[in-house]
Amino acid sequence: MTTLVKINNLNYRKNNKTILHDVNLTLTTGHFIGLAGANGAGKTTLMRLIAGVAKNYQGEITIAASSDEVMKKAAVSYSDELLGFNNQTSIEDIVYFYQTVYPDFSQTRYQELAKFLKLQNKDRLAVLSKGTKERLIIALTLARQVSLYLLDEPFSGIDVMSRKQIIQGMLNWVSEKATVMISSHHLEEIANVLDELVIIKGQTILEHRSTEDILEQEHLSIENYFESLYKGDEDYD
Ligand SMILES: Nc1ncnc2c1ncn2[C@@H]1O[C@H](COP(=O)(O)OP(=O)(O)OP(=O)(O)O)[C@@H](O)[C@H]1O
Repeated sequence: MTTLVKINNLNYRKNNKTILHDVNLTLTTGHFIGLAGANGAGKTTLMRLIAGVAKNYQGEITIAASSDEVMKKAAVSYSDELLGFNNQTSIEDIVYFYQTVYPDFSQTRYQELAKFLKLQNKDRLAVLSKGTKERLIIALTLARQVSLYLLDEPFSGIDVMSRKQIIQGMLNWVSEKATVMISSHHLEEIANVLDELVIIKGQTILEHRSTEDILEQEHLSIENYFESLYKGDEDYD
């Protein structure tokens, strides 16, 4: 196991508000990691910071021992919301853009993913349902060949049956050496593929633990363990 992400004493403020405080986290290669927390806990912010999209933080974030922003972007594939594209842009145009911008984008892997996720090349963003747009984002994110994949709430609009298939499929699509971090409000659905769980609460990392350890030591499902840590909190329903 090699260290892939190292975060030391990270503090992040936005508009005079502390979003993340004194975050320390080490992630190693070859793991599936769940990122959990209540609404507004800071999951998206943490992913944006690791991906190099959010800037102006205090502390240190290194990916594969590098803190260089260009190197970080080359090592991390982050599920982008596709906000920069006009509604009339077709899927094939977006794929072409990804191919041009990311030298690690695999056209072969994208075609496999697109087939599995039932994406139609000619469809324009305007006609895509929420679930189909999420499928496209998953395909684009996983078609890159990188060390770290960050998937932020990738399945919220996808029906339960398809979610299960996609979650299992992910194990085949990414290299064994890569690490995948997924944030989700449906922990029970991803629990069986997770090696580790990271929980954000109180603007920092409350827990970072292996799922095996949770199951053996706590005798609780991953979902119930997460809920037990938030029990009694007004900010979690
Ligand atoms: N531009 C901003 N200015 C000020 N506060 C912000 C800004 N963007 C996000 N926040 C705040 O940062 C906190 C963390 O937000 P973030 O989106 O990272 O949470 P999250 O855990 O991903 O939430 P959710 O589960 O609802 O997606 C929230 O309290 C949010 O209101």
